[in-house]
Amino acid sequence: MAPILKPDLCVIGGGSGGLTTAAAAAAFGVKVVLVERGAMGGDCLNYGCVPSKALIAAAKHVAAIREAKRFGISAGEPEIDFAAVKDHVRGVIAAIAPNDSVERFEGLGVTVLKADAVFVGESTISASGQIVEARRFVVAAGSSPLVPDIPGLRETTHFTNETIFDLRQRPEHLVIIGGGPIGMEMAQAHRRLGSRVTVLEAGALLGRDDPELAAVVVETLRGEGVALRERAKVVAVRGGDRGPSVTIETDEGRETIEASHLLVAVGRAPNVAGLGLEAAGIDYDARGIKVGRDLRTSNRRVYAVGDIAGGPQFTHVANYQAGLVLRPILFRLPVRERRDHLPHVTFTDPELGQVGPTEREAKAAGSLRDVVRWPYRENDRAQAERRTGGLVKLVLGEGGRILGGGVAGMAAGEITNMLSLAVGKKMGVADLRDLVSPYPTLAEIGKRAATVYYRPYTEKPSVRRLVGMLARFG
Ligand SMILES: Cc1cc2nc3c(=O)[nH]c(=O)nc-3n(C[C@H](O)[C@H](O)[C@H](O)COP(=O)(O)OP(=O)(O)OC[C@H]3O[C@@H](n4cnc5c(N)ncnc54)[C@H](O)[C@@H]3O)c2cc1C
Ligand SMILES: NC(=O)c1ccc[n+]([C@@H]2O[C@H](COP(=O)([O-])OP(=O)(O)OC[C@H]3O[C@@H](n4cnc5c(N)ncnc54)[C@H](O)[C@@H]3O)[C@@H](O)[C@H]2O)c1
Repeated sequence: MAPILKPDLCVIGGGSGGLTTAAAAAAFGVKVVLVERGAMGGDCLNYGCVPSKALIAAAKHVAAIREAKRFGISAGEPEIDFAAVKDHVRGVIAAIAPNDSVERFEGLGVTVLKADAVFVGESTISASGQIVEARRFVVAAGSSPLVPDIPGLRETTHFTNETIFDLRQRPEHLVIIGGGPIGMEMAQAHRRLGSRVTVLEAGALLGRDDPELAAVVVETLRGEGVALRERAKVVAVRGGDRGPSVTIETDEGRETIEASHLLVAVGRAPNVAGLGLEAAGIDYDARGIKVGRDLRTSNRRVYAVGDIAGGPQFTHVANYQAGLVLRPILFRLPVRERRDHLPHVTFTDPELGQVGPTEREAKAAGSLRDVVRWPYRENDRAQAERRTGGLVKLVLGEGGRILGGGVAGMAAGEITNMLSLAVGKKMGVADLRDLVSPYPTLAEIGKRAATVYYRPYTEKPSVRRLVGMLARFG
């Protein structure tokens, strides 16, 4: 029997949240044990952000070739080798994997156990038989694709984000259940790569986002030939020789859609099962491990970060939370998580970015005072790139404070960075107006939206009178 390991910190899960926690703690000389049962890098590297963005990048090249004519360049219809596209996706994962590898983490001084962690006591886990007693724990065990209780679904061959990237033959007709970020990103990428694609969404497509901004993406996908069905309730799924068939109910009645492949993308379930949380006195529910604003669980020695902690499920949120829990763990400093400044971006083309509350959310909270917009078509760079669809929206509170902002359009994710800074630092609309933005850049649209706020001021008769009067003095 191996001797008991007694580190200062034990991290469960080697994905975005766990790796950030372990690397940063080890950098301060803390003894860390990291337990990972699957592939190092977790969902983001292996089945999430990285493969999806690599596939999207390939699909963008197809679109660029098709659009080249508008720039006076003729390239013909692109030839797509679907298996080679998947090799490219694997290649991107392989290029990033060393950063998340066991070797790198051991080099940082972390003890990595490739094992299944189970709590067997309040401050003890068993990692496939190896006992680890730690002063503090961070649970970063992530989430898994949710497979809803639709009659016939479990018995029918279907894909999730954990398997779709391994598919080497182009699907003839990909039917996707779920029109959230996974569904919409995958829909556009597969359509551009030559598949027929149908998205079945129970509610509204990209329903967590501002509807005015989401519409920019939805209309683009529709224009590219993705069949989009909103308010479509999937009532049955059946397997067949030629592929699955999906029966839906809409306002127009019942309809059965024949697919060659089926992708399920209806959200995530936290990986709480099998962690032995009861043995450690850690409370959880269907959303995940329950944490306070200090990310501490009902067991004061244990913190939870990332997808398993029940909050927004993004890599940058897992990283942010990892940074927060290190303060009490390493320095015994109090922390309080903020969520009002957390951004998210859906990497369709055009992209859709949001930080802080949407217009609807700010209105419901009673904090909305104004909304200002600026369209891409008024931006010179967007004109040069011939990418004039989309807009930026600033959600303003009392005194012009920037509560939130959203962007739909080319490079919206990059522009969202600027809005993130403004919201995070509680800036006012004057801060954006006064920004000197290099010309011609797309990010200028943020500044231009801010100037819209001051337009009524320039039109005020009293201000105009004053300017006119001062002009007389030479
Ligand atoms: C298709 C897709 C695309 C996405 N795109 C983006 C994006 O563009 N941007 C973005 O910000 N987010 C994106 N996300 C979300 C992002 O991947 C997750 O929010 C992020 O990976 C969460 O990190 P985590 O550390 O909480 O969990 P994970 O990265 O999933 O890591 C959890 C790890 O814990 C391990 N584990 C679980 N239980 C145990 C146990 N008992 N013992 C040992 N190990 C265990 C798992 O094997 C896993 O490796 C995407 C997700 C998907 C599915
Ligand atoms: N670019 C990014 O940052 C990115 C990309 C992909 C995924 N993610 C993360 O992964 C998480 C999971 O993504 P997701 O798209 O699976 O989940 P989601 O919860 O964001 O969206 C799922 C969609 O499926 C719909 N739905 C649920 N049940 C349904 C049913 N039975 N039939 C039809 N539609 C149904 C919902 O109404 C919702 O619109 C996201 O919340 C996000 O945090 C992020």
